[in-house]
Amino acid sequence: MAPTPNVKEATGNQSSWNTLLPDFPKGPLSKYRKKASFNWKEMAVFLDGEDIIRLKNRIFSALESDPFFAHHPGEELSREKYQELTFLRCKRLFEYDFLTQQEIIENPLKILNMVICIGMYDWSPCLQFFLHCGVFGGTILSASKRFADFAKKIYNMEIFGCFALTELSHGTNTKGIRTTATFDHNTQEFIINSPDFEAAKFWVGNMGKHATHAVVYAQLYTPDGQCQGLHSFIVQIRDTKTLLPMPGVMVGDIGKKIGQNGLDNGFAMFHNVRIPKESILNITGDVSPEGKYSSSFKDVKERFSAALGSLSTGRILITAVSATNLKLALSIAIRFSATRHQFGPTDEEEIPVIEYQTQQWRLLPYLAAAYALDYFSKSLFENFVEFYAGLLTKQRSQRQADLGREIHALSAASKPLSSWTAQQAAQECREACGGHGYLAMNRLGEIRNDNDPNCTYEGDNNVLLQQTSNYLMKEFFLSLLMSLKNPLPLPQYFPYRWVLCVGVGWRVFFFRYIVALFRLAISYEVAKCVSFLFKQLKDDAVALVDVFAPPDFILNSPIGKASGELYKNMWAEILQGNKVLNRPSWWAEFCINKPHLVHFLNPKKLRNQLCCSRTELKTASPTKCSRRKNHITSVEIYP
Ligand SMILES: CCCCCCCCCCCCC/C=C/C(=O)SCCNC(=O)CCNC(=O)[C@H](O)C(C)(C)COP(=O)(O)OP(=O)(O)OC[C@H]1O[C@@H](n2cnc3c(N)ncnc32)[C@H](O)[C@@H]1OP(=O)(O)O
Ligand SMILES: Cc1cc2nc3c(=O)[nH]c(=O)nc-3n(C[C@H](O)[C@H](O)[C@H](O)COP(=O)(O)OP(=O)(O)OC[C@H]3O[C@@H](n4cnc5c(N)ncnc54)[C@H](O)[C@@H]3O)c2cc1C
Repeated sequence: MAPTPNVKEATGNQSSWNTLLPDFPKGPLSKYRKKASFNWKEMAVFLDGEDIIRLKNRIFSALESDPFFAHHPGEELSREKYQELTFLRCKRLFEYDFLTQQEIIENPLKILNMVICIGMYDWSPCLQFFLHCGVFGGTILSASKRFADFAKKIYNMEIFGCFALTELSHGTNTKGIRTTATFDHNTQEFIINSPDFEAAKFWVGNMGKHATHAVVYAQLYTPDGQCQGLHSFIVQIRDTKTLLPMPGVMVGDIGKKIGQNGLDNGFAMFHNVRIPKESILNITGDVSPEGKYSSSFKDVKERFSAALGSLSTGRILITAVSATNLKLALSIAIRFSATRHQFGPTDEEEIPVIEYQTQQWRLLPYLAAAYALDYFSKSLFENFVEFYAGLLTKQRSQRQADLGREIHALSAASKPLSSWTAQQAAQECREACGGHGYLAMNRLGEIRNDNDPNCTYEGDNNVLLQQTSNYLMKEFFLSLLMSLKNPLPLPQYFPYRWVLCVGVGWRVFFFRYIVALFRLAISYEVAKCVSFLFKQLKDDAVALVDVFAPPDFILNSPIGKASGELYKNMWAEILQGNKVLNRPSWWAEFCINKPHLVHFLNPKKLRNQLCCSRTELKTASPTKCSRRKNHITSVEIYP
């Protein structure tokens, strides 16, 4: 866990805060900012530190002053145009070079904050950039020194990469992956082949239009016909000079998604594509020139585990990515709730909807979750950095192995928790903003749709949780075995486990009955306390959001702007809309070319028909009645 910094040391002084974090404009939110029980700037500096805040400011101001990142209010970009713009923005991120290797080594949290800042603007260019540099590049460069010369090509965009594990017919079940890599010792090559279209690589980010190379997962076959299991290979899929497919490769775009449509997710099929022997990412094993397989992992399960180890990176980052979406949605909904007045003690005096208990119950638990998940995701990332350093230095200690298993178990739980919380919160925030929450310009729909796949990619949440429970059950029985070896009075150490061990049946039922009553009593008391707590917290809510809300340009939501001028901000954006006051271009279809009604709908006649039919219906037999009823709707109305 990250050490808790000393507040005074960590936060400097008032003047440094003001330089780093300018005041917000005066307006309807000032009332709540004055009520806050703390200084939001001090909290921001305490949580992030001045260095990270400077990096955030640098990234935010670079994007805001760059025409490539300008927003196009009221404009509907085609998917093709959005993909092009996303790629141009991704290219700009290379040119900005926001972080040096040295800065990342000194403070790895900077790379996480860079993902967060760019993602707050738009996940499509963020994921495109980091899928290439982080997932594709990270997988290759952590494999072995053999690929050191790839680093330059990756970071100067000479090549552009993607990570191709999933196939059309297999995603979660990686053992079911059917792409093959057969070693040909006569030519010292691997032959990559998709047995049929169901084994096409699918969903692969960057593959749809841009990737020239892919990390391809395939079942490795040695010349003796033995399958050595899942291994990864670097395969060139497009010509770096023309972006045309390489021979034997069929590659394309899978089409429009629910969100993240700036990102080109693609598919690829390989028809006996030959790659040099050195293209295997020999993380878990390798093949000799004679075709003999060797691996430093004796146990097949351990080898499989190591082959999938890189997935934990994405899961840990998605924990932070989802927490970021949670913060974005809350920034909009809390600021809206503090400025939207509906009803009040008198007709003249309406109050902000954040004053209502229901609005507090709907939003404040997620505000607490945002802080908890933000802190947790950063400390888990720091644990991961320690593990990754061990990977890079080829650590083979038991501690490294245990850390890897624990990182896998933790990330297999943290990704579901964070992504599901953010998904539920995005919907709650959308509803908490009423109709205005459903207006696309206020961005809650985009946040919800772009967060959605965090529940699926890098491993389906439901299945990943089984990984965590497997780990916990193993640990539990291991510790139980330990405790049974030295017979301690179990209840002293494992009260709950003691109940499980001494008997099922009536004891467990009785235990549950007592617990249920106890829980009811507690829940009633807790509910009273929570309501009281929320009554305090609501006055801090705006300041708590000010701590993590990005600048208005990045948040890009009129109802979430820092000024709190809810209606002015919305109205200004609405009037910027394209042709917003124009009559429809098809106006003549309304004014001149009227529909040629064959029958005239006579309201009086309709009423009589319906009334009389209703009387008949009461007396008619069911079959006649339904036929009669259908008959009426089709013929009687248009005589
Ligand atoms: C600075 C970097 C910046 C990066 C920025 C990134 C931005 C955020 C990322 C956004 C990504 C978007 C793009 C999306 C990409 C993808 O989706 S890539 C494809 C992802 N696919 C998956 O995740 C597949 C999911 N399935 C699995 O992982 C496995 O099949 C499984 C379900 C976990 C395994 O199931 P099963 O076949 O039943 O095997 P088991 O018997 O359970 O496991 C065997 C042992 O292996 C251990 N293990 C499994 N996975 C891992 C792992 N990842 N790490 C370590 N260990 C693992 C497992 O615990 C078992 O071990 P034992 O219990 O000890 O036997
Ligand atoms: C936006 C997006 C981007 C992606 N990018 C990439 C990428 O770059 N590279 C890549 O390789 N992949 C990528 N993927 C694919 C992603 O990794 C898979 O979609 C994910 O691993 C889930 O697998 P699946 O889609 O086959 O779902 P399935 O495994 O088919 O799951 C379908 C349903 O079955 C359930 N299920 C499956 N197995 C079990 C079980 N054993 N027990 C209980 N329930 C089960 C699941 O919970 C789920 O409800 C991406 C996906 C998306 C949506």
